[in-house]
Amino acid sequence: MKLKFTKMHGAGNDFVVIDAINQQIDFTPAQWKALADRRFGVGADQLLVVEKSTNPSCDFRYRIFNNDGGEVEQCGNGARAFAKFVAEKGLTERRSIAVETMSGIIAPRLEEDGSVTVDMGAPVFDPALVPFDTEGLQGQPEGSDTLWPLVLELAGEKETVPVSVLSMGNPHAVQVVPDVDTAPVELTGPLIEHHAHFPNRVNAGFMQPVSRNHIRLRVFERGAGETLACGTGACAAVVAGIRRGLLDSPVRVDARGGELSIAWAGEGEPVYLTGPAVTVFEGEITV
Ligand SMILES: N[C@@H](CCC[C@H](N)C(=O)O)C(=O)O
Repeated sequence: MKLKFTKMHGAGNDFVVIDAINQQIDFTPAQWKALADRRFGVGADQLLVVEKSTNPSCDFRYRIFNNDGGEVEQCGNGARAFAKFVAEKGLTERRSIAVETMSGIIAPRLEEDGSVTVDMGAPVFDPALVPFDTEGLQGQPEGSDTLWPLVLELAGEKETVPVSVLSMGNPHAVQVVPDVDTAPVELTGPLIEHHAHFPNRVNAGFMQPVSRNHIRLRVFERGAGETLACGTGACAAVVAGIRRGLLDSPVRVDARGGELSIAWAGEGEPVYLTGPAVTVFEGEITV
């Protein structure tokens, strides 16, 4: 079949976006992976699928596949691309929409300046819901956050990394580093992603606080490797930083591919993610 798609990005986190309202899509994980392949396919960090929602309070259903072919619960930069896509394709005339995801309803809004703000919902800290298995781990309090000691095995040596663990609909483990440029993201990112305490794997964030309203961030994403930006990773890092007493909302997040802005009023409140969403090209591929 011939598949119509749109290539988009949000701060360099790139997507293949597919209208599954006007096209019949029923792909296997291997087909998703092939489409996301940067040499043999279109290439993307994630594939985003636009569907009709059966929930009467939602405008659309949003499905997300990592470039390893696995379906996941949430994608923040993708949510901005999703909102721009449905507007540009004329699938809605609303500037604010409600979108059903695997992990609840999110609410993107198109801003006058072309950026998109997404109400990503409230962060979740209960380890069982992340999910994060705390058995055998002694958490240490810092501010209102709990830092968990993750033991990593590096060339036979054990290193303990204190991480904040939370869910933004998807799982995140965030650590503070002195300098993101020299942080061992490629080396320890995969070890954290596959750490035995995370039964569904995890996204690994490396945050460098610059001031109380500004961080630099790199994220080794579950199922995609390091990306140029991660929206839920930015939300998770800022929430962790506020709970640790290091940051105050709003926070500017410098990712390698661009700038995001995160606002969070505290416990039980939604996290707001603002940033760019860019259409790169339209295409058609035989799958
Ligand atoms: N790039 C995304 C996150 C995509 C999903 C993530 N890799 C996971 O497996 O949870 C974002 O912008 O949030």
